[in-house]
This record gives sequence, structure tokens and C-alpha cells, in this order.
Amino acid sequence: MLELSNVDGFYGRSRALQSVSLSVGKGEFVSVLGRNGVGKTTLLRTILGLMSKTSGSIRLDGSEIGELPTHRRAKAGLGYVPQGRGILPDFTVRENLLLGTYAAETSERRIQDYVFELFPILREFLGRRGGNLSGGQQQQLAIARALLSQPKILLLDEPTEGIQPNIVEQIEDILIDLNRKRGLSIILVEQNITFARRASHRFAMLNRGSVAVSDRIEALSDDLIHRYLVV
Ligand SMILES: Nc1ncnc2c1ncn2[C@@H]1O[C@H](COP(=O)(O)OP(=O)(O)OP(=O)(O)O)[C@@H](O)[C@H]1O
Repeated sequence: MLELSNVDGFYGRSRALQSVSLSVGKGEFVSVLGRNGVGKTTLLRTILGLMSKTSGSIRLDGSEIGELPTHRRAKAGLGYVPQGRGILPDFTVRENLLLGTYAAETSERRIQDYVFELFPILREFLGRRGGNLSGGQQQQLAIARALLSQPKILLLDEPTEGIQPNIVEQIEDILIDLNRKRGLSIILVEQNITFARRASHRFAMLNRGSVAVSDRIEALSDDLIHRYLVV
């Protein structure tokens, strides 16, 4: 479904991603792991076309998307939940949700009911300003907004970061359900290893901008965690 080969990403002249190859199959859940600053966010931004300079090949369902602008990649099927959620604080929940529909391939601007079935609180708060929601509610809004772009693959950057534990569990369960029951492919950037282990089929461990190890999640040993994650 999504195939990266020999992808580089640059900030100015500094190469933050080095020759990254990664593939995510249809219905697969892949976690991208690694210490702070190894390039996890940069990898997602590169896939989405948000970096000013990149090279290498990014294919979605066999078509090269690495040269397309971000909005075309979104319409091709990439959904994004950014680090920090990216909610527009002065827009209402309804307006934030509608933004997601603009990234969908269809021209229909409708908030489909299933996002309210996943996140009932959003229906209740439709008229509230996004900035007045709690962190956990904003994260639910960010996921719902991304789903309204009708993605084939969802890219999430640390969705459980800074969120209260009971909501974390709810968000984890919903992401696992979206993958297992609806077959949505997922790339998850996570520091929360317990969640990554529970949710993922495979993992890619980044180190200094490169993929150090890529394997089935069962192969994520304590030794690997010690070598690449423990500070
Ligand atoms: N806007 C930027 N300009 C220049 N360098 C940057 C920029 N953003 C990130 N970097 C550098 O690129 C490297 C990778 O950063 P990135 O944010 O992708 O790491 P990360 O693994 O997502 O870290 P974290 O877990 O802290 O979010 C780091 O060395 C960082 O300092």
C-alpha cells in the first residue's frame, strides 16, 4: 500500500532522514519508534510532503506520490494527526471537523455519523470552540477530522502524549478497532511502548535518521528497547 524507498529529508543542508525504506501493507499497523530527535516526525512530514527538500521514492497503491503537493497526497489517501493535534482554537468543533472533509477525494462536505459513534463527546460539543476542549477531547477531534478525509492510511504522531490515562486507553482502543475492524492502515509514531506492542503488527526503529531495525512487533526485545529507546 505505502512504500518508501531510499527516502531522504533535509532541513536546509542538514539531512534529518537518511535513505529510509519502509513498507506498510493494506490493513497493517506499523509503529515508528526511537528516541527524541531521531527523525520520527520528520518521517511523517516527508511522507505528507511537508518538507521543503526530500528525495527518494514514495508510492501509494503503486503510484508515485513523492512529487505531489500535500493536498494531493491527502486526496490520494493520506490522513494526518499531527503532534500537538493541530486543532484551530477559534474554530468550533463542527468547523474543525468540516476542514477534514476538504481533504477527502469526494466533494461532499458532510460530517459522517460514524465519527460521533466513535467519539460521542464531539456531537455534544459541536458548537464549542476547539480551544476550549481538554487535551484528550482535542485529540479525539484531531483523529475524527483526519478520518473525515477518508484516508486509506492514517499517520499519527504521538497521539497519547500529554493526555489523561482514561482517555489514552479509549483512544488506543479506537485506533486498534479502526485497524482490526475497518482495515484502516496505520503508521503510529509512539513513545508509549506498551501501546505500540498491543496495537502493531510491525515496527521500525529509527536511529539518527535511519531505520536501524524493522521487524514484526514480536521481535521488539528488551535488548532493542535498551539499545535504541532507553535514554
Ligand atoms: N524545523 C527544523 N529545522 C531544523 N532542524 C529540525 C527542524 N525540525 C527538526 N529538526 C531536527 O531534525 C532532527 C529530527 O527531528 P524530529 O522532530 O523529526 O525527531 P523526532 O524523532 O520526531 O523527535 P521527538 O520525539 O522529540 O518528536 C532533529 O535533529 C531535529 O533537531
